[in-house]
Amino acid sequence: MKKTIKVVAAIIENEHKEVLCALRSPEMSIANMWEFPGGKVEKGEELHTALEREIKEEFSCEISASVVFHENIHEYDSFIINLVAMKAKLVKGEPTLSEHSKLVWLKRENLKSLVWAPADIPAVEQLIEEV
Ligand SMILES: Nc1nc2c([nH]c(=O)n2[C@H]2C[C@H](O)[C@@H](COP(=O)(O)OP(=O)(O)OP(=O)(O)O)O2)c(=O)[nH]1
Repeated sequence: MKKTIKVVAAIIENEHKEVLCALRSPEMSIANMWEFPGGKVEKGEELHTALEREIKEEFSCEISASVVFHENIHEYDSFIINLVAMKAKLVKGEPTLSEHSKLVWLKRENLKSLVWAPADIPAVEQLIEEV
């Protein structure tokens, strides 16, 4: 039976109404695809705590997570992901690359120009439709 993992991802918008997108590196799982920064939720961990922790670990900045924006269950070949996308605000520092290949801030209307991790596509579509 496939394992289900719970992943929380941040939709961080800047003052120009651009959203932060991260490119997974060739060494990572779901390689060379774009995602919202985040990571796996640990057992018993609150969603916002997990998200703030992951962003600090991977991008060396501090965010404050707010509401759940979208939740999706997607089946990959080797696992099932329960992806929870939350709105978040940058509160300290600037996102810095470590494991990922690239970071870009994009206007919503340009989000579709990236090759997204398949689990993220419904959240991307909802974000584009959001007024
Ligand atoms: N952080 C994040 N992960 C996502 C998104 N969409 C998506 O399919 N994923 C997948 C990629 C990874 O397999 C998993 C997140 O785990 P992780 O960020 O801790 O990644 P990881 O490379 O450390 O995981 P692993 O290869 O060690 O298993 O969820 C997303 O928008 N954000």
